[in-house]
Amino acid sequence: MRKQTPKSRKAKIQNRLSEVNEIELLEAWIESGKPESGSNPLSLDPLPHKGPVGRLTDGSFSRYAGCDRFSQLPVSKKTKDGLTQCKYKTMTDIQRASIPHSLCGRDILGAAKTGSGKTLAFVIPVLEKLYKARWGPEDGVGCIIMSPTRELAGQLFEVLKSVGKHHGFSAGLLIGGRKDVDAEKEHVNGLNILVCTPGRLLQHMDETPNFDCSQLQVLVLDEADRILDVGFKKDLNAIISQLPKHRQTLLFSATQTKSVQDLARLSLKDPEYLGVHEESDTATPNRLQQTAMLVPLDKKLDMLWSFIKAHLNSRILVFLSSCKQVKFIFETFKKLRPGIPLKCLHGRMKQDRRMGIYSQFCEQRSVLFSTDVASRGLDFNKAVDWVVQVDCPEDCAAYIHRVGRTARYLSGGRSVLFVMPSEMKMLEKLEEKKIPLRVIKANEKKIQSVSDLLASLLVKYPDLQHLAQRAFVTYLKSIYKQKDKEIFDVTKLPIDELSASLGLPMTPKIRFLKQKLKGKTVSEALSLIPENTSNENLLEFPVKKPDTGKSDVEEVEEEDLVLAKETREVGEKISSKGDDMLATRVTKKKKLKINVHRPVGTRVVFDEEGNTLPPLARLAATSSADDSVQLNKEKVNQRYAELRKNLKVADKEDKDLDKKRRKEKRIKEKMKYKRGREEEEKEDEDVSWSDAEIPRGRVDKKTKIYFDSDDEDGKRTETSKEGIGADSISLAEQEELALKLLNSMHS
Ligand SMILES: Nc1ncnc2c1ncn2[C@@H]1O[C@H](COP(=O)(O)OP(=O)(O)OP(=O)(O)O)[C@@H](O)[C@H]1O
Repeated sequence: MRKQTPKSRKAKIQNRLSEVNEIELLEAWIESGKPESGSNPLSLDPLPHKGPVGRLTDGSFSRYAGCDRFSQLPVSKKTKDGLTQCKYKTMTDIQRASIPHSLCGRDILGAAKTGSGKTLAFVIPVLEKLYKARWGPEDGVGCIIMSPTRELAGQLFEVLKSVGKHHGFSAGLLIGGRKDVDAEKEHVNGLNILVCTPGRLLQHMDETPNFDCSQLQVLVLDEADRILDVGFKKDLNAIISQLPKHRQTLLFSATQTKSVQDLARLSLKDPEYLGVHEESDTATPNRLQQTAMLVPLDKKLDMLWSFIKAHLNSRILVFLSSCKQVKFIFETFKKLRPGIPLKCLHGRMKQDRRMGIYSQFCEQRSVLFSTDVASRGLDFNKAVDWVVQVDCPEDCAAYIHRVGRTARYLSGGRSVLFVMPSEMKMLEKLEEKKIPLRVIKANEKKIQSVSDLLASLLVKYPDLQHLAQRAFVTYLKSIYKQKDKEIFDVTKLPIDELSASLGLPMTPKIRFLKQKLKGKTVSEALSLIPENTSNENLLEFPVKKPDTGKSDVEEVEEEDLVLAKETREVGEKISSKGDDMLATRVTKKKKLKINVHRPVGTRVVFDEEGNTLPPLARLAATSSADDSVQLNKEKVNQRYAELRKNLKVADKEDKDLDKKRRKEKRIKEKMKYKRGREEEEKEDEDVSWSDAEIPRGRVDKKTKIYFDSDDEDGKRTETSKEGIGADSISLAEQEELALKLLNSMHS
């Protein structure tokens, strides 16, 4: 928001009524037409668009409750100018319903579908409240707008800046992950409006000298149910305890809380509950086409890959349940070059990068792999074509917010949810919440398999193998941590198949469980995890994780340490129970019994208990104790044999294709030569036998699957060279890999 000098032209033009006069008029107008408490202005007819507005000739005022134009509202000229410049004319339902009440100073609990304009429903009353109070720089913090995530706070700040650009208030964005906290501390006391995440606000409350919110006029919680959730409970309680009780409070969300406890925490006074879409047949936007597809766990990546290949001209938002999965899928798919730019977003990224990714995704067609950090509130320029939920959301509210990233305001959108057989209950729950889902079955024949390519990548890039293992573990952890046990049952998951689908040669040991995840033992093992063991990867929200200033790699390493520590603790707990399903390596300190009288030069071998053993006895002991190692070796051999077989088949296919291509090229060149230059050019335009297209033909055939692809939309134009599935692993590289594998087996 910019400050105006008294001499500015705009100030002169608008100054027919002085500010004081305008405020008096607005107050009288608002008072004269106050909607009944408990009424919904939406039930009133809109006013005629060309009728008189404001004070009428007889001294009365025009009606504003029920009107559907911003111009008909009793709001300041500065706000109206801001709205007009942003091209906002007609109000959405939630704006029509709530703004008349909030202008009267009432507390609001607003609920409306995603993308229905809730932001303006609180930005306008905030500006008006401070304007009418003639708030100035010396008055300090007059309004706090809180958001659960940094990106959303950034977006709200932009809306506030653009609609409030003619007002003279100072506003600041206070979010975690920004290094300039000291500079922020110097200025924060001079700000009138704070747009913030709870963690950063609390940090200022704790650390900034003289930070004062005692004059606060309005408190807004966007995504209120999320901020009132347990994750933010402590922070929010601490914040509320420092705010004056006498204030206006506005709560908005697509999935609003009605919990009396929550409302009591915020000391709301006779709030107006405005749930504008409660009578609607659906809880999601009408222009959103939603499908659910039954996908077994081990087929999820194949399905995702096939989906992306079939929608190369779309903007696709993909939700996964942990940062590690996001990283793994992003890194591997990037190497496989699907033919569309890929991006990733998660809570462990540096803030600048997060903001950069967010803006880039708004600008160009691409696939964004994300955790739930992007699930709420973000508008992405209203241009997301598809929301793909690869991992099931934790509940119906999470589902509603995720799919709500598409089909915003008047635009359409599509979404697909991958449901595993063990998660079928989710579909019933979604139906109960009035979410219209068309369940379709995947045509397995048409799915392009990606797990073998992943396996090859993992051999080529050992770092990816580590990432795959981490993705595997954090996925299982995320399922275990879910509250709804009717839907999420880690014991029902095909663990070995999951591991293979990530390209891992063998199922990793779940170290934090200290047990192989099989059958019932999983839940037994899980029940031994201390209750307060936090799931690092599920805590996506920035306020919980102050920026460490370290690189992602460093953070991965740190996490490993945490995991190792957890492992040790759990291991100790299990071993203290004497459970026979004990995991492998619980390190015990052994006392070595040393024979100081032994002849010099003889090798001494100790058994498990520290007793000395003759050399041959050692051999006997290892061979019997190493059965499990043997088993694992067999598994590895089996897996590698499979890989070799697949590589051979792919190799043969590539050779045949290459042969065919060369032959065709030779023929074509001959013909070109004969026809002369002109015809040759023409022919080039018609049939381009570029290197890029030959494998594409092969891949494209496979990509035409059951989805409504971009082809059907008539949008897709061409497939770039990047669009070749296995391009990044060339024939020579595959041969080299096969050799490497064979060598490593024999060594
Ligand atoms: N009155 C209006 N006229 C035109 N466009 C509007 C209007 N109100 C809001 N919009 C646009 O609609 C889109 C969605 O608005 P907004 O982000 O406020 O939705 P929301 O209800 O807060 O969604 P979510 O529940 O996902 O947070 C934005 O692009 C916004 O600019």
